[in-house]
Amino acid sequence: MRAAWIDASAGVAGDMLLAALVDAGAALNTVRAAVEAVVPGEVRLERTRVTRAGMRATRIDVTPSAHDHAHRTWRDVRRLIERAPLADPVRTSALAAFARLAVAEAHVHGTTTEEVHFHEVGAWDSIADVVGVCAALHDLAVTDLTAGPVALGFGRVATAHGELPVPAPAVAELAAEWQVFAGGEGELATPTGLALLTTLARECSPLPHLRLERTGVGAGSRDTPGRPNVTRVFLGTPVPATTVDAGGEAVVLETNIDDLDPRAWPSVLASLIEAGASDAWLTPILMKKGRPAHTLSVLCPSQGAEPLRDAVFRLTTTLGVRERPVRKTELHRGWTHVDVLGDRLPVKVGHRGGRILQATPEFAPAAELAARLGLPVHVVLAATTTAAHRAALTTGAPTPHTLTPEPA
Ligand SMILES: O=C([S-])c1cc(C(=O)S)c[n+]([C@@H]2O[C@H](COP(=O)(O)O)[C@@H](O)[C@H]2O)c1
Ligand code: NI
Repeated sequence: MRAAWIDASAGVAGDMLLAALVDAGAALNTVRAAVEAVVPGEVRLERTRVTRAGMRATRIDVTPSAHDHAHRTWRDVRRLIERAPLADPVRTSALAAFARLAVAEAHVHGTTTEEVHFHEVGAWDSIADVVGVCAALHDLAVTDLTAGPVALGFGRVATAHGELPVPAPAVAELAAEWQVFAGGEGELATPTGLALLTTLARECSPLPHLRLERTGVGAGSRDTPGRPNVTRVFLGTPVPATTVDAGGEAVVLETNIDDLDPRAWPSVLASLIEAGASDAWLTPILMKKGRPAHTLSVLCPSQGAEPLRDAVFRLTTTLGVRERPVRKTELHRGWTHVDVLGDRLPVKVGHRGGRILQATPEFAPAAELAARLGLPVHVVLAATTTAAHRAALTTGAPTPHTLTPEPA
């Protein structure tokens, strides 16, 4: 499996993305053949090496053989792509990107998708950009594409519709649900670039965990001093999730309480765990006026905090809850069984980067075995832990791959 991530933090256009993919290793002749299959004899694709604000980049110039002022409908473009001898994934992606462009343009111009007339975005060069990008991704065998937030620019731009505000209306439409920011003056993202990115990328995310193979830098037409006008592509092999730390954004809810019947606390803590807290605990404190009291702390995932805020108010006498964000790093967990003292006991195992670091016997079965053998429970727990660690050190068992995953 090969993954690619698009850095559109300086903007994106169809030709910039195509150039970045070619710079990352996509074969230009393969891209040319795909474009030629859709619009035979209509465009030439040339590669040049350029600099943008002092940075090396690849530029792909798409030159129509005749001056192209055609107003094509989505139906025209769809027919061209459908009839072309393209690899199936290339055709499917190109149709999907153009369909998204058609829906956005139709919405902006107040017409139907079938009737919408493309001006610049239906010209040969946009068709070449769309088909070329899909062919380049296919050539690079990219199976998982993601992209970061996109710079859209600000100001005004001259188009076939006249002077438009930036982001242009079609860009604004295509950017829905994506993370965007201005990033600089001028049109930094074009409709074709954004249609490709938002159709083909699975999600907007930071650079994923990759074993990086190559990067590609694709130049835009303008060279703006002080701001490299480029789209970049990072290409690599995804690093399996089990070698990346688990965890994530969490919050700790806290409140100081001096007036709850102390006999209620065990059930409060149990109810908070039941309501979804990762942990809940009490710290004895001395409060104002010398009152003995407790701080109640509740650790929970950021997304699941609301039911727990509610539970704290419902289950205790507090009038307020404070909270702070925390970042959790967790070991990956799984289960294994070890042979100990003539029985087979379950052990919870924590691993990181392919190494087993913790082995914790499940208490209840260990206590049961201790009772059966007439041994103190701590002796059975120690024997089980030792057996688990010994097994982890012995080649082959248990490894993170032989564990039973923890239920989600
Ligand atoms: O062609 C059309 S219909 C068109 C619509 C819009 C709207 O925002 S609506 C904007 N534009 C401008 O044309 C060029 C095309 O760039 P591509 O890279 O997408 O080919 C760009 O300046 C758009 O803002 C065209
Ligand atoms: Ni338009």
